[in-house]
Amino acid sequence: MGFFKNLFKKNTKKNEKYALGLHKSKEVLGNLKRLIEQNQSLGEDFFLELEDIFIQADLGVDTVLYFIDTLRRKMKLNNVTDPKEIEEMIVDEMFKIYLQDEIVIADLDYVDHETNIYLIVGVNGVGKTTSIGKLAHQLRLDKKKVLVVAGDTFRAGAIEQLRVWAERAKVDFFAKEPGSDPSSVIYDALQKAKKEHYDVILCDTAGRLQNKVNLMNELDKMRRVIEKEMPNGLRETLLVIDATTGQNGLKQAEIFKEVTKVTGIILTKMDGSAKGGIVLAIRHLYKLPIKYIGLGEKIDDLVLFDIEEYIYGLFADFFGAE
Ligand SMILES: Nc1nc2c(ncn2[C@@H]2O[C@H](COP(=O)(O)OP(=O)(O)OP(=O)(O)O)[C@@H](O)[C@H]2O)c(=O)[nH]1
Repeated sequence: MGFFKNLFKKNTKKNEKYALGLHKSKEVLGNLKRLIEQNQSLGEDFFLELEDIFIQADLGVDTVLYFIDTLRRKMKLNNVTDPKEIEEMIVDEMFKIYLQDEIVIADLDYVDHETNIYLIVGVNGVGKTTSIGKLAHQLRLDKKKVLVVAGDTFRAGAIEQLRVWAERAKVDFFAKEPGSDPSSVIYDALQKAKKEHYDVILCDTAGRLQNKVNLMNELDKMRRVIEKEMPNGLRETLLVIDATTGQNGLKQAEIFKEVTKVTGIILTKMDGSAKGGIVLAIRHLYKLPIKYIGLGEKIDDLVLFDIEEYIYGLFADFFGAE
């Protein structure tokens, strides 16, 4: 329904970070242009190659099959025989898979003059600490009073690493000794927030999936403490996923959705990944919105997700030259 035309005709300034950060995914999707240019007809071979490119971009098998099936149906319906026309269909369909006829809001749920609590969940090593630091930095620049809370008490190293990021972001930090009960950490942090009127609490959590029941209990207990101390204060539970892990990341989304009420995704390391299609797979399979994407290791390398910027960043070099 004209997403393609709007995207490439609109004369708005695009965010260069997207295009730069998505360079690896762009290389894979650049093959689409070659495929389209080299094929005279839309036969079986064309679709097999198209499938292959989508799989390489890590859309995931289910989403790829759905995507290809939809394209085939629409082409039949509209009597499309020229591969050139399919560029537009691919871009439009990407928008549709992401939007699912909804208004998808990337901005964090935030209420003025209240303490807004965000729980950050995800397995170790995906970039949780870094993302909390980057987010704290952005919120502080946005004039919010931010408290970073070390809710992953399992490793002393994790607490220290988070402290370093909080310092870097120039926001306050709250931790108890390693081994403390995470729900007692959040309880004490909430008492501090009540006295000192924080706008935002960013709380790290443990990410050990080896014991799903323990993790579920731990996160449940933290939620109950929040519910009791600051009813409705918990605005979001954000799951951090490392884009370079592709299908593994999708599996993590599935498991975390089972153990807690995830409201959105922070997708890290997009700059080092050719698997940009994971954005669509996460929406298609789990209906979760992407809130932020990580496009580098520096403190300002986290950007609010924008599906237009994202698709433009992926395709402008190939499809935008009209
Ligand atoms: N290129 C790139 N690297 C990132 C991004 N986000 C995080 N990283 C790197 O990923 C590595 C792991 O990040 P951490 O934030 O320590 O991950 P974590 O999930 O907190 O890991 P644990 O502390 O082990 O639980 C670090 O080297 C980060 O610099 C990103 O968006 N892009």
